[in-house]
Amino acid sequence: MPQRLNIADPDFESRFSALIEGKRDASTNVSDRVRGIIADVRERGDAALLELTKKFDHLDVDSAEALRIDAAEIKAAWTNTHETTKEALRTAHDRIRSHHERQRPRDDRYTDSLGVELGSRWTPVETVGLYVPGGTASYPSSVLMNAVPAKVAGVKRIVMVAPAKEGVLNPLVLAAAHLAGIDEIYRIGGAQAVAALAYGTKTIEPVVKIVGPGNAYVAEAKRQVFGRVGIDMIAGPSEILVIADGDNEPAWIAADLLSQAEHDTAAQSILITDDASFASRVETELEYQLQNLSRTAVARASWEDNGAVITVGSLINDAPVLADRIAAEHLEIAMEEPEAVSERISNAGAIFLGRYTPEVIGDYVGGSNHVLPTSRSARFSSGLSVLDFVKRTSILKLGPEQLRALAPAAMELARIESLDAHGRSVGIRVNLSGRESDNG
Ligand SMILES: NC(=O)c1ccc[n+]([C@@H]2O[C@H](COP(=O)([O-])OP(=O)(O)OC[C@H]3O[C@@H](n4cnc5c(N)ncnc54)[C@H](O)[C@@H]3O)[C@@H](O)[C@H]2O)c1
Ligand SMILES: N[C@H](CO)Cc1c[nH]c[nH+]1
Ligand SMILES: [Zn+2]
Repeated sequence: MPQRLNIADPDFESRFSALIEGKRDASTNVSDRVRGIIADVRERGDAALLELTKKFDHLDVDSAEALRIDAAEIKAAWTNTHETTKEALRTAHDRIRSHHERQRPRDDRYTDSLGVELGSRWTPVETVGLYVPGGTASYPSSVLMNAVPAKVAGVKRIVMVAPAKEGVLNPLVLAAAHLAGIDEIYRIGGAQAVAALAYGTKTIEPVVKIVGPGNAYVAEAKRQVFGRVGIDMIAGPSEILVIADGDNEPAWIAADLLSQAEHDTAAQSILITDDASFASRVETELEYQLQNLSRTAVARASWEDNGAVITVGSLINDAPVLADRIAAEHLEIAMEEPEAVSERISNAGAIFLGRYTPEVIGDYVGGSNHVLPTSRSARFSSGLSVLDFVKRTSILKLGPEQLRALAPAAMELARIESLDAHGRSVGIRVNLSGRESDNG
């Protein structure tokens, strides 16, 4: 059974802390396993990649070149897609693109009161690896969520990886890639795919940044290669927090909780409500709906092991405090006036307002990105956006006058840091010796 917590209970704090803290961090077991996989790919390259792909995805090919999907297969996947599905993919693609186009940052250049020119210039990351999950389900929508902002940002080389579970890659993943204009695709997944993207192998050129969601192994692998390459964020097993009053339809809220539970046994769904009898009706409804899912076992394990129902005295006062501590990937506020609660919350990957904005719309066609921070990382990071695919270079330009004006302060700072060449680099241009800026 999911946990039932009541904010008024004396043991609430300890149970709530246990629910949110640590429990969902990568276990030592996962970290060690991932470390071993990364070291293996680093050391043995393609040979390790082939072995690990056979072991974890049961795809047995005899050369690493065969892991790359050829252009004809990608095109055929799109051609063979049913028109209704094509239309849905196009709707999602176009809405994601128009939303992300608004995120493109602009170069900035100005001259300050001293006459110094300052600016910022944005350039795309040269090469990125997009991780598209596919271990237990396949995610054509995640192809679009990853690829569209990369394209909008102008990234030159975009490499996509997706595991081919039991050796088969869902053609709709390829169809979505075709729609988004991605042509370098490898059927590899897990920590071994992340390692191959970060360190490169004979067959796969390394990238400089890796983005995209995945299970605990993928999230941990991204964390471990960070520094060698950039990463977007920790986007691991899905999470949903629903804040709902008793005026909601229990079946709607139950479906919302299950929508994320069905992703992964490690997913987490939490309900906060001020109405205990509503909470019971949601639980009953959820039990009923659980029986009719194609992924019942996954959703049940997630709900029973990680799910929670929390009753509070006041939604407006108590829920925001708890929500900020949970820092959920997705936060749904199913209330008549959701903004009043929303404006009190700052830690959430994405917020869905009102009774008619199920989180699932954000997964597919809302236009915002569904690659979002999990495991409480919404306290310090944001969902995938065009900004993940660009970097900012600052620009400075001074003439002799400006350098003369700023030299004494610069040279003084060089002096207090005992960095003589720094001081000389400025002073030599304006005929000031380090001594002249010396107080003593
Ligand atoms: N946060 C987000 O934005 C977001 C978006 C979409 C999906 N998701 C999440 O992505 C995840 C998808 O998970 P998935 O498993 O279906 O696909 P996945 O592609 O993330 O993982 C599959 C890979 O995991 C590796 N793996 C599995 N068991 C292993 C083991 N015991 N040891 C070492 N490696 C192992 C294998 O290499 C396999 O290829 C789910 O957790 C889902 O909730 C998150
Ligand atoms: N809810 C997932 C992010 O946690 C994204 C997704 C893809 N397909 C369905 N849902
Ligand atoms: Zn989802």
